[in-house]
Amino acid sequence: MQDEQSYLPWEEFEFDGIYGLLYYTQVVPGHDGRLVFGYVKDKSCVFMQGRFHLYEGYSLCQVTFPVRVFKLMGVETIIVTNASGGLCQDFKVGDIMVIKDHINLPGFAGQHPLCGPNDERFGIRFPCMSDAYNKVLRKLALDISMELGYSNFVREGVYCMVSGPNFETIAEARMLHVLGSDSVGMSTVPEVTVAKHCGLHVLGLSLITNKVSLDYSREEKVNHEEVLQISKMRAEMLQKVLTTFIAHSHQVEDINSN
Ligand SMILES: O=P(O)(O)O[C@@H]1C[C@H](O)[C@@H](CO)O1
Ligand SMILES: Nc1nc2[nH]cnc2c(=O)[nH]1
Repeated sequence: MQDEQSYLPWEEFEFDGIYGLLYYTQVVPGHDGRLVFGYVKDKSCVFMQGRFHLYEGYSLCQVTFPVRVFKLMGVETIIVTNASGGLCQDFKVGDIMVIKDHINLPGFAGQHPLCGPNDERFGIRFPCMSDAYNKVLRKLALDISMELGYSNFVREGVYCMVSGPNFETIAEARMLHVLGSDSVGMSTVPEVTVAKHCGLHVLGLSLITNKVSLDYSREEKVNHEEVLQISKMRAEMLQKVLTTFIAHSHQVEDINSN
């Protein structure tokens, strides 16, 4: 499909009950760089198989651009997923954390996707973020996980974004833990912030791919290969949670009873 003569950055597909079109971009290893349009059951969806990260050199305006495009396309709910390191000592590798709240650490330092002139067509200048992760959607995700028999490894917690690309020093990890972070990663918060600003409902799921060391005597060293390996291991389970969630989302009677 991508030979030089006939290069088109898209193709049609049919996979596991999902039908649609794939579009390709260049992103970090483990992120396929595909934009997929299709259906899950009878729900029309658009999927980003991969995202843009601050550490790749993209501006936060570029990182969050797809979210605003989705808003203009008529998307109402966004489900964000990521890989993160577990800071909460009760978390195990392979757990899925339903994101309850986040800490926007780059935002504290002025790296914020809403800095600059506010575009009133999307949202107000000073948006509230205390309810960024919709309570009704969080409950539905937890209920579905329980019904699927996954309750032993599905948790709720606070995700902290750092810019990356290096993983944390032990002193940094200890600081994030003391600040109330249950897990740490390098993405998601800009997209969620822009989604909340423009009135999208948000569900966030974070896969705990590694335990972050808070202890100088521990020998384990985190690396991206480990992150990819655990993501692969849990891909099927996450896919099951997500497709069941999308199929059941009509059950949400009052999404705004937040
Ligand atoms: O896009 P996410 O945050 O899921 O990608 C993961 C986390 C870091 O960006 C990177 C580190 O392994 O992969
Ligand atoms: N910053 C950060 N990002 C991650 N993504 C997956 N694991 C980690 C981690 O331990 N730290």
